Amino acid sequence: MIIGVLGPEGSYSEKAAQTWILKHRLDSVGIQYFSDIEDAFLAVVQGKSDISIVPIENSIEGSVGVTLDLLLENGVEIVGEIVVKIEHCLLSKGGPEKIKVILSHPQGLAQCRHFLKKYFPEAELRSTGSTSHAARLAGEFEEMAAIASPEAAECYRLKVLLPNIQDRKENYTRFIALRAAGKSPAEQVLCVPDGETGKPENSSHSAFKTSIIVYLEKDRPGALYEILGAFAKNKINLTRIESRPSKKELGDYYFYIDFEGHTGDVLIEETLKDIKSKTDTLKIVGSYPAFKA
Ligand SMILES: O=C(O)C(=O)C[C@]1(C(=O)O)C=C[C@@H](O)C=C1
Repeated sequence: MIIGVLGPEGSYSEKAAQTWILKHRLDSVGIQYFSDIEDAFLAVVQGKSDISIVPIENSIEGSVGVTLDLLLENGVEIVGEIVVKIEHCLLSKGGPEKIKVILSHPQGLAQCRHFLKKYFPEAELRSTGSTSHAARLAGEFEEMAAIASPEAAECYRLKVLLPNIQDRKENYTRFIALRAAGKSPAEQVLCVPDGETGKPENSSHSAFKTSIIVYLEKDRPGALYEILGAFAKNKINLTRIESRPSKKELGDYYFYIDFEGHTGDVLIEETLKDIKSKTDTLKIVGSYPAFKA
């Protein structure tokens, strides 16, 4: 089995993949690294990976827009989620006095904005494809430092000048595991929640999440309220709601909604039917076990 992630080695995406491998006790797995999130995502559509694991949201910086857009545009299914604690470090080959440029993935730079402004106001900030890409570059140039993980420091033989530099102590990124839509049920083993061997119907609602994308027919008063009302009526707990520009015109949005429960459950099916009758587009992106640490 091949798992596609954002590389190079030492990225947080790789950490998410390692967590996935451990949780599912998978063996004979190879990790394939891609240079950006889009390529890692599309690998599963193009048959270059069996599963792709990509970031979707961070507790400080919010959504990863490219992942949301690709979910809408491609035939994929979310089969799981992984939450990784993010502890950014300032890494470099030399001492702090040499630092002129600080590199990281845009998410890494954004999650450390206050730190950078306070301690390195003169440094040039440069975006890289990933935090581990930043670390690899910092290993080549003394005047460059990287914002990346302790694992990346080890990987590229860098010094940890400062640990835990993100603006909030608690910093988490949620990743999703994807496969190409319509894969065989033989692979359903990837969808069984931790510690459970039964079918989804036997599990409690909160053990599973379902992700959908909706597009409202037209902008009218109460349209979103009606969708949310369908969940409220059936006492279904929403875990996330996010809007994303439709890119058709300003002020026009897709809504990304995650809620507790699994498709196939009578109440969930009823709710989805109700929502379908009220929307122009309803895309079910997956029902999968909620992450448990
Ligand atoms: O750059 C990495 O190491 C990644 O895996 C990407 C990514 C992201 O895009 O959110 C993952 C976790 C951190 O939030 C920072 C960057």
